[in-house]
Amino acid sequence: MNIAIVGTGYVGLVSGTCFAEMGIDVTCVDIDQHKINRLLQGEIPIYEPGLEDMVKRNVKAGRLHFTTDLTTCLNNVEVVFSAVGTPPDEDGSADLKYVLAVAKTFGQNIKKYTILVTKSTVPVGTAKKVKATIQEELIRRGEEVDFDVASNPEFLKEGAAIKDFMTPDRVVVGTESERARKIMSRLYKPFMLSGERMIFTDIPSAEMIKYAANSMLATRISFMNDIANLCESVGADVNMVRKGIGSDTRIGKKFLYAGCGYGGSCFPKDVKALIKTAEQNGYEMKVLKAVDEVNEKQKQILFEKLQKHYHGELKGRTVALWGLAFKPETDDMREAPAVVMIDKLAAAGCTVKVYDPIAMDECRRRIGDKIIYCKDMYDAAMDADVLMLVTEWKEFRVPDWRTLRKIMKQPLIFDGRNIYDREELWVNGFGYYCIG
Ligand SMILES: NC(=O)C1=CN([C@@H]2O[C@H](COP(=O)(O)OP(=O)(O)OC[C@H]3O[C@@H](n4cnc5c(N)ncnc54)[C@H](O)[C@@H]3O)[C@@H](O)[C@H]2O)C=CC1
Ligand SMILES: O=C(O)[C@H]1O[C@H](OP(=O)(O)OP(=O)(O)OC[C@H]2O[C@@H](n3ccc(=O)[nH]c3=O)[C@H](O)[C@@H]2O)[C@H](O)[C@@H](O)[C@@H]1O
Repeated sequence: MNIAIVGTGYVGLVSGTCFAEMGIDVTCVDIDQHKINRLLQGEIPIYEPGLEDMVKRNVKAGRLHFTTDLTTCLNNVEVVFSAVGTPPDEDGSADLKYVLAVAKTFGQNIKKYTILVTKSTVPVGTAKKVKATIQEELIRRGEEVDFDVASNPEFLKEGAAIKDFMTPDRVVVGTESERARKIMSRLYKPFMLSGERMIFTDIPSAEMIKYAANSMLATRISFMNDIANLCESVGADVNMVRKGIGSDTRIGKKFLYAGCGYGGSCFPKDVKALIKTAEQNGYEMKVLKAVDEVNEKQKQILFEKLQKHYHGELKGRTVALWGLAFKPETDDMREAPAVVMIDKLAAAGCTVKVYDPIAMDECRRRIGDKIIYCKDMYDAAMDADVLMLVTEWKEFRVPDWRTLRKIMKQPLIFDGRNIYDREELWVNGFGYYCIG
């Protein structure tokens, strides 16, 4: 089976490579010539554990190809996945220009029955627009070519993307066509241990499932952050509360970790986009508005704690930040809490020293030289008044407290992900703040 994946970002490159791993012939297409050149030279433009080896293996086997030319490869494929970006527009709604551009090229060039599957996260109603765009192009060409559209939202997490794609909890496909349904079943069969994990729905429901899933997860996090902040006021410990509620099987243990806010390319944008979709349909998503508001505040919480500790006297302090990526095991800094922290600290006149195992180049690209990039975690902590843990990379979990105590100007730690043990820190002579 031959397929094309348009957009070779976190979703497109991972999906394409995983399909190739299952023996499918995959052409990955991107308009970014530089990205495609790098891929052709064997360089992986993003950091995702395990991806590089898998890409190389499948390229070598002749099953994974890279090109900027969607037009030509359309002749040879049965299915085209669109995994291009859907960044937020100024008003928070999803910008569909890339998705519709792919639909246009598809409509201008297909010669035989092909399915266009939208994998990008898109608001309800997008498939209709995609279909209309293709039909318009076919009318313009004066030709009739059979095609179908389908919605196949992606649920992978960055940092665990390959495992999530290879062994998905479920695969959701929205389609109105029996023919498309059969082809999609064949395509995903190798990923199904039992047939139950493939869920077929109508198209609007598939589009909505994606936003509802991300919004539910974001809600759990903001809820726990709210609880954590209250725990501080009433003398409760949010970690104990998390264990206490998470052991109720109706609630479950996952995604209950309080911290300095959720970031990434998806939760913030998808929550905002769903609020917007509701607004456009005359409905107010009150819960989600609060989820978003709590998160915006939560990203500032470490800064507020620091300000309180120093009674507002932050000018001239040196602050070490451990972790820049929005979560461990990725180089992605989109909407990362570290970005908010750096802006606030710099505006308050602090010197900011940073270290992240993977995201240093990405940070340089985004933030430039207003901060000091350090060669390792201890270099960042050297002469710092305070150390802030923003991303819980494994290597930060068991630091050498004695060394840290020696090299820091003051032994003070703000733990934005609650990974350290309060008593251990006190025994080692550190001042310690966490979340909740
Ligand atoms: N990053 C993630 O973990 C997840 C993202 N998603 C969704 O998947 C979509 C893609 O996300 P990412 O992979 O993170 O985006 P990304 O920004 O990493 O990659 C998008 C790629 O599409 C390319 N592109 C844009 N227009 C194009 C066109 N007309 N033809 C060919 N290529 C084009 C861009 O050059 C870029 O390389 C978004 O809708 C996102 O919400 C869904 C699940 C997980
Ligand atoms: O649509 C998407 O792009 C993806 O968004 C999230 O995946 P991702 O953003 O890669 O990462 P998560 O592991 O979900 O973490 C998101 C943010 O929430 C934070 N988080 C997560 C879990 C938790 O308990 N507490 C918490 O603060 C993380 O630190 C991170 O900043 C979803 O988990 C994926 O299912 C979805 O496909």
